[in-house]
Amino acid sequence: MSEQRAFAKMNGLGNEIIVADMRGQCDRIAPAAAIALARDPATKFDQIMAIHDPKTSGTDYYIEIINCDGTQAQACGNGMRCVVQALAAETGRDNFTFETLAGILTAEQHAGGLISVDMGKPHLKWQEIPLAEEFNDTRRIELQVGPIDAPVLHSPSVASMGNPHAIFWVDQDVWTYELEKFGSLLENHPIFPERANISIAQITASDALTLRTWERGAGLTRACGSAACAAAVSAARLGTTGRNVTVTVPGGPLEVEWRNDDHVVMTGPAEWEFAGSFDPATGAWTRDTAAAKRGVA
Ligand SMILES: N[C@H](CCC[C@H](N)C(=O)O)C(=O)O
Repeated sequence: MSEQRAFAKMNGLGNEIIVADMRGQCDRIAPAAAIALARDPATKFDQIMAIHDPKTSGTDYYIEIINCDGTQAQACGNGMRCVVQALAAETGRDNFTFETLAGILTAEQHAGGLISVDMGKPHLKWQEIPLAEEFNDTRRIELQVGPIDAPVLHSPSVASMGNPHAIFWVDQDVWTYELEKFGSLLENHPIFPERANISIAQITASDALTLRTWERGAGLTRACGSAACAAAVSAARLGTTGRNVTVTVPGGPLEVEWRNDDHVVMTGPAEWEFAGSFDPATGAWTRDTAAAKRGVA
C-alpha cells in the first residue's frame, strides 16, 4: 500500500472531477486506481486532475489529467477550474501558471468566484489534430454517420485544444440526436489516430451555441470545457458566430473568448463537493469528514 494522498471531489458544470494532491511525491496515479475510483458511485468521475510539483521554472504546478478509463488527456478545461478553486482556497492566491501535456496555461479566480482559464492557442492543421488523412480545410471534413444519401450527422469541424475534437453542426435541438449510440464509434474512427472527443452543436445566435459532448476515454459528460473552446473557435472560423460565445452545455453556460492574440479563454464556475484521501496505487479511499476548508491539501 502506498502513502494516502488527499483529494477533493468537485465538479465543473457537472463535469465530475477529482482533484488529487500528488505534490511531494514522484509516484503517479495508477490507471487501475483511477478505474477503481470511477467504478465507485461515491467517487465516480470523468477526469482526475493530479497536482504535481512543477517541472518547469516559472510554473506553479504540473497537472496530470486522467480520464475515467485510466488514459491520459492533454487538456481539461472544467477540471482546470476545479484545480484553481481548490488551490485558491488553500493558498489565498487567485492567479496560477500550470503546465499540462498541452503546454503552459494561466488561470485566474475572479472576485465573484468565476474562474477563467487561458486554454492556449487552438491547433487547426490536420496533422496537429491529428487526422489520419490530409484535409486542407479543417472547418469541415468528410465524415458522416447514417445512410450515405441521408446522413444523420456529417461534415464536422475539427480542432485541437491540445486534445482532439470533432464538432458536428446540427439544425435541431442537440438532445434529439442519440449521441450515446454513435459517440464511441466516432471516438474510435480510423480518421482519428489518437481518438477524439465528439460533440454535436447547434448555433442559437451570433454569440451563442448549445453543445453536447461524448468524451474520449469518458463517454457522455455534462460538460466539456475544451470541447466548448473547440466549438467556439470552429463556429467563428465558419463565420456562424463572432469570437465571443456563450456555450451552453448540459451542465450550464460557459463563456468562451477567442482573443485576437489567438488564445482561447474559457470562464465558468467550479463546485466543491467533499474531501477524502486515497491510495494512488489501488484507489482505496476514505472520506475526510473534518475537511471543511475546501482545498486539497
Ligand atoms: N472534460 C474535459 C475534457 C477531457 C478531455 C478528455 N476526454 C480527452 O481529451 O481525452 C474538459 O472540460 O475539457
